[in-house]
Amino acid sequence: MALPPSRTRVKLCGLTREADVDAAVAAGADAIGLVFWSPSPRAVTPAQAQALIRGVPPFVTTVGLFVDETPEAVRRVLSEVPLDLLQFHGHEDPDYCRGFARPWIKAVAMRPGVDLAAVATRYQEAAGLLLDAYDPARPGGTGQCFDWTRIPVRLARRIILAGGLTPANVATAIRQVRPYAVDVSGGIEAAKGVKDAAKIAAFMQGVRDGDQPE
Ligand SMILES: O=C(O)c1ccccc1N[C@@H]1O[C@H](COP(=O)(O)O)[C@@H](O)[C@H]1O
Repeated sequence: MALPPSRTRVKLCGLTREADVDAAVAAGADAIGLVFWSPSPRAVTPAQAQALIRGVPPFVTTVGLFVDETPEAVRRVLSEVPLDLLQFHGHEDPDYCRGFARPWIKAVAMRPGVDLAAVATRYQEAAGLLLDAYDPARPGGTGQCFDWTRIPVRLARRIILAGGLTPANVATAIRQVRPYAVDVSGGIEAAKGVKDAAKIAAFMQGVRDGDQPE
């Protein structure tokens, strides 16, 4: 008997307020992301992250996002914040990524000519590859989409689709790409770092719509 298709997982990223964590959990998010990259308007300190994570129930994954941090800085955060999964959003190599005894995902900027098959081979220990728009000025969180037709139909790693997703486009994105998960930050915000509960709920509805047979 054929198994039913599994639903698309959802990570909501860049949460900075307890009310936003509550809204994310209530809406059914599978994962919440905390940004430990200080230039981001969504950055949190380890103390803030600790407080935010306190409100997260079992079976919702807590993800820490880092950009080209020193290993010592990542370890310092991990010593204070019980993160389930690490998201590396810079130029981290596989040796670096495996150095924290935690599952990890690797962000891939969809720069012109990127060879995703080669990236999937290089990062074969990654729990997934997060595909994000390429912007030479910023490592991520740009609110920009990339051309989803550039994603190969088959890739040796789970795909987490990111970059400019919104309540309005996420269903189309899921139907077109069939990713393992989607990840959103700007598309569910009222202002940078401030999530909007209605947009979160609309995004989750968009994901459910995308998962329905057409
Ligand atoms: O959110 C940030 O500020 C950020 C900073 C540096 C690297 C990544 C960042 N966010 C991640 O970017 C993608 C796409 O975000 P958006 O939906 O286009 O706003 C997402 O994975 C965030 O986790």
